Amino acid sequence: MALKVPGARRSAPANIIDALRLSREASPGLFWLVVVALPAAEGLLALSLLAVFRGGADAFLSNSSVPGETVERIIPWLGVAIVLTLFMIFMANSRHTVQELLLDRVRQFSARRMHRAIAMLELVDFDDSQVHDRISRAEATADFKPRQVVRGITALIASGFQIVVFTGMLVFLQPLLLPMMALAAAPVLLVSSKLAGQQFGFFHAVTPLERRRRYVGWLMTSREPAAEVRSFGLMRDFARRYDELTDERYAELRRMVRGQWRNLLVSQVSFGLVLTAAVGLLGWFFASGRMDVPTLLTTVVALSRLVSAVGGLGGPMAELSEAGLFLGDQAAFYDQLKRAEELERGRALPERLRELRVRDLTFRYPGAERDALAGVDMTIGAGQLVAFVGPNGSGKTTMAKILSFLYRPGDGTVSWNGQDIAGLDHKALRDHVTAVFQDHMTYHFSIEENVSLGDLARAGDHAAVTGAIEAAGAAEMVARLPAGAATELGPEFGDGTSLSGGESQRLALARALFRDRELVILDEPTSALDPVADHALLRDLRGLLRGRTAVVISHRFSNVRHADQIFVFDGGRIVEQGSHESLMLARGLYAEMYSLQADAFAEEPA
Ligand SMILES: Nc1ncnc2c1ncn2[C@@H]1O[C@H](COP(=O)(O)OP(=O)(O)OP(=O)(O)O)[C@@H](O)[C@H]1O
Repeated sequence: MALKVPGARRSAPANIIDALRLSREASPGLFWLVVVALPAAEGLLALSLLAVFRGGADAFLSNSSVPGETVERIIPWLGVAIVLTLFMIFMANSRHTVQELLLDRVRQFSARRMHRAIAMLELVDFDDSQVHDRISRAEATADFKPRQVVRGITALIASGFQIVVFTGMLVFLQPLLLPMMALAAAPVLLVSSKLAGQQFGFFHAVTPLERRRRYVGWLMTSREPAAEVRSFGLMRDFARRYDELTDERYAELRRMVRGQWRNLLVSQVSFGLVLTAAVGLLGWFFASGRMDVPTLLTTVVALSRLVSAVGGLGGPMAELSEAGLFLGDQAAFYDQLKRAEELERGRALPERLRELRVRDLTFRYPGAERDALAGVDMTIGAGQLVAFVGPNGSGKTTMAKILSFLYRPGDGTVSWNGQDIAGLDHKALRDHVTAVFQDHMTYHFSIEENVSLGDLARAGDHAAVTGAIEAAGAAEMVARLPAGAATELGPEFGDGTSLSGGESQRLALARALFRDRELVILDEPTSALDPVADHALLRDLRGLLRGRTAVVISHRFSNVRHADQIFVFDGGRIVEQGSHESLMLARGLYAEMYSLQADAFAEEPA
C-alpha cells in the first residue's frame, strides 16, 4: 500500500491537535506545566497586579491634606505590587526554562517517530518524486514544527489568559472598548492564517528545486561522483546549475515576501486605526467627566495590556497555522505507519513454500507512461532454479523485486502455495527471501558486520559469517585486508578501507548467503566478478543453494543454461519459456541471443 500523496493533507486544526498530542506524549509532566499550569498562574498574577494598581491609585488620589498619610497609605499597595511583579518575572522565567526542556524532548521524539515512519514506506514510494518532496519537507520540519506548535500554543494560551482577564476588567471599566478591540483583533487573526498559507505555498513550490539543488551540491562535494566529475571537468557546469537553482528559489522567496508584506501592512494599519479611535474615545470620556482619574488610569493600563495581548496573538496564530499545514506532510507518514501496522496485523503468516505462481501480472512505476510488466504468467516449484534473461529494460529486475515482495502487483496475482499474497503478511513474506540486487549496498561498517546484516538474529556467529564469506568466494579477499573480517569499510570514516566493484559484489553475496532463506533472488550476482570467479560461482550454484528455490538473472547465457526453467523477457512480457534445450530448438529470441554470445567468443582468434 503506497503512500497516498494527493488528499493526504488534513485540516490545519487536526494537525495542531496531533502536534499537541505528540508534545504530550514526548513529556506529559513538562507539557502540562508549560501549556496549562504556568500560563494560568501568570494570568492570575496579572489580574491581581491590576487590582493592586487600582487600589494604589485610589489610595494615592484620595483627598488627604497630610502628605505623609498619602505615602503611608500607598506603601502597602506598592509592597504587594513589587512582590507580585517579582512573582510574575519568576513565573515567566520558569515558563521559558521549562519550555526549552519540553521543546528538546519534542524535537527528539518527533524526529525518531518521523524516521520510523519513513522507514515503513513501501519501496515503490521511493520511485515517486512527490513522495520524495514530502519526505524532504517532513524531514526539514520534523525537528522544529512540533516545537513551533508548542511555542505557539504556550504563547497563545498566555495571551489568551491575559485577554480573558483584561476583557473582564474592561466590561466593568468601559464596555464600549470591547467591540473596538474585537475589530482590531479580526485583521490580525485573518492575516496570520494568510501568512501561514503563503509560507507553506512557498515551501511547497521550492521543495523540488531544493531537492535538485541538494543533489547538485552532493555531486560537487561527495566521494562517489568525485572521479567522474574531475575527469570530465564537470565542476563549472554543476556550479552553474547550482546557482540557477539558487536564483529560482530566491525569485520564489521574493514573490512570497512581497505578498506577506502587503498583508501585514493592511492588518497593522487597521489595528493602529482602531487603537487610535479607542484612545480618542477614552479622552472624550475623561474630558466630558464620564470617567474619573483612577478609572481612566486603570482603563489605560488594562487597555494597553489587552492591546499587547491581542497584538501578540498574530505571531503564535501564524506560527500555529503554518505548523499545522506543514505537519500535514508528516501526518501522512504517521497515518501510513498506522495503516501498515493495522493491515499486517490482520494478515496470515506464510507457510513453507511449495509453489510460487504469477497470473496475468501487470506493474507500472509511479508516474511512468507504460507498464514495466504486462500479462506475466509463471509457476515456480519449490527447489527449482529459475533464470530470467532478456534485453535491457525488459522487466527482469522488476519481476525479481515483485517476487521478493518489495513491489506489489498492479493487476493480476502472485500466490504463495495457492494463496494470494494480498492476504498474507508482507513483512513475514520478505522474511522468507534472501537476495542480491544490482544496486546492492556496501555498508560503512566492518566486513563482519556487512555480512551479519543479512540476518541480525545470528550476528556474532563468527563461524557462519566465515562460511558465508567462503561460499561467496570472498575468503581470499578478506584474508588480504589489514584486519581480516574486522576491517572497517568507508574511507570517509577514520581509517576505513575501500573495496573494488567485484569485491563489494562478493560481500553482498556473502550477506545474502548468510541470510539463508528458502527463496533466493540473485539479480546479476556475478556481473562485476572476474570470469574465473563468475564461472566458478554459477557452476557451484546448485551446491550453494542446497535445494532452495532460486531466481537468477544474468546476461551471460552460459551461466543459466542449466536452470530448470528459463523465462525470456522482452518489452515487459514473457515471450518464451522452457529449458535451454527446448528454447534452442524453438529458434526464438533466446536461441538468437545465446548464439550471438557464443559466436562472439568463437570469432576471437585463439
Ligand atoms: N524506479 C523506476 N521508475 C520508473 N521506471 C522504472 C524504474 N525502474 C525501472 N523502470 C523501467 O521499467 C522497465 C523495466 O526495468 P527493469 O529494471 O525491470 O529491466 P531489466 O530487464 O532488469 O533491465 P536490465 O537488464 O538493464 O537490468 C524499464 O523500461 C525501466 O526504464
